[in-house]
Amino acid sequence: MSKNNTLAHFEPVNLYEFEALAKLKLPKMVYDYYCSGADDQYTLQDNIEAFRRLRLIPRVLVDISAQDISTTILGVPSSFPLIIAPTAMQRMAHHDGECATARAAAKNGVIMTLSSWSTTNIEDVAKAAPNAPRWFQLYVYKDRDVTAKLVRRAEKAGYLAIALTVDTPRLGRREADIHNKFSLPSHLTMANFAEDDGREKSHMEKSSGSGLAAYVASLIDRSLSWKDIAWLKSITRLPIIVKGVVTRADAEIAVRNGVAGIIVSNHGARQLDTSLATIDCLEEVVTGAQGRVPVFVDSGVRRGTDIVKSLALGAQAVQIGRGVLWGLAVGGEEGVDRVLKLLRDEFELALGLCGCRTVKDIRRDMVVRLNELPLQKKHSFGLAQSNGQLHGMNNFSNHSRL
Ligand SMILES: Cc1cc2nc3c(=O)[nH]c(=O)nc-3n(C[C@H](O)[C@H](O)[C@H](O)COP(=O)(O)O)c2cc1C
Ligand SMILES: CC(C)CC(=O)C(=O)O
Repeated sequence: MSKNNTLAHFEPVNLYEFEALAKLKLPKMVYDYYCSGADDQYTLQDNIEAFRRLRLIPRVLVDISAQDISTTILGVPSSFPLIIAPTAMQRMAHHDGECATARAAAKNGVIMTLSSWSTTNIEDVAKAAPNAPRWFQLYVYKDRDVTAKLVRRAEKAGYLAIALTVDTPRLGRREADIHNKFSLPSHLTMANFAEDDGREKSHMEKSSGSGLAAYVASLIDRSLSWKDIAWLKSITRLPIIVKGVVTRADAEIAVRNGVAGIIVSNHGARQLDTSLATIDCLEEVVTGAQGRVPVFVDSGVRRGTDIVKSLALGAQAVQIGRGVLWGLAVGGEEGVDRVLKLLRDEFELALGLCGCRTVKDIRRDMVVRLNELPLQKKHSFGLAQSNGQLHGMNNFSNHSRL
């Protein structure tokens, strides 16, 4: 670690400590924007608590002397099952912003998703880590020419997939941003729109509340619907992954429309407050996807154990949003690198302690929801005592001796 950054003085050992350090470093308006959820932030809290309600059930005496935690995501090797989620305006966290994230992702062998609303443009991020796998997150503008141009640029710069965000036809109400009258600091721009940035930033600056809400309202196409997947497919050869699906019904429609993947996401609880935690929606979406496309999950992933749980419930990989921002704020590229290594080490440890050598060894019956424990809900689970042992009718039954 270099001497002149925060990491030299205090070594955070988990993502919560990274957040605490980031809070000390960042201007209040920026920290508030990054950490906030919508409205009363019930879902923000539940995204974390839902992971805690899930408990792991380890098997023992499995030889884990040679663990392999790597995986493949849409044909691309990944050092472990994690993808960096798109988060807007990363240069507010650190002057190297998206380039630092891209370099750390490349170093750690994981895919980075670049936000449409990055503060470094598509091409410069590609140049920062030229051979690394990257996805591009797309917001669809009312002006479809602007949208098509973005997609073409991503394709040309070597991005491997388009993550189409489908949960943001309007921006959720983040109350801290309203109080703070959030707007992008004047030395930064929405870098992908350099030529008309003056016009676009003015939407933020004129606002009396959250500049971002005004920005989204003025530019983003609220009429976006399933038929536009066909339009998007007509303008790009890149695979399209829908980000923000939380129901089985929508997963089925997504598959029928020929998407290449589905991200179960509630946008880090920043859109619809009181919606379900994503880890509680995951299995439904996996059912809807019918094994025809990979399913990913984000919102609330903070620990290696959360990754194990997500895979046990059918995800192929998780995405993380805020964790990367905290790393970036604390130590730029080095901070993101540290966050990724932390999560990788936690994941490897949790996997091994569950008795799994590889990600393929993860099974559904390794997780149970606390409220589904047979000992707590004896009667509703049809449990019977037999030969001194409990026999349940759900997945927990294999572990009745616990
Ligand atoms: C500060 C911030 C900015 C975000 N910007 C975008 C964005 O530009 N596009 C998008 O699709 N999602 C965006 N998201 C949502 C993330 O991609 C992701 O779904 C979410 O952060 C996952 O939850 P987590 O932060 O609990 O890991 C943003 C999230 C945060 C916290
Ligand atoms: C520019 C914003 C709309 C980016 C975003 O998705 C978010 O803040 O959650």
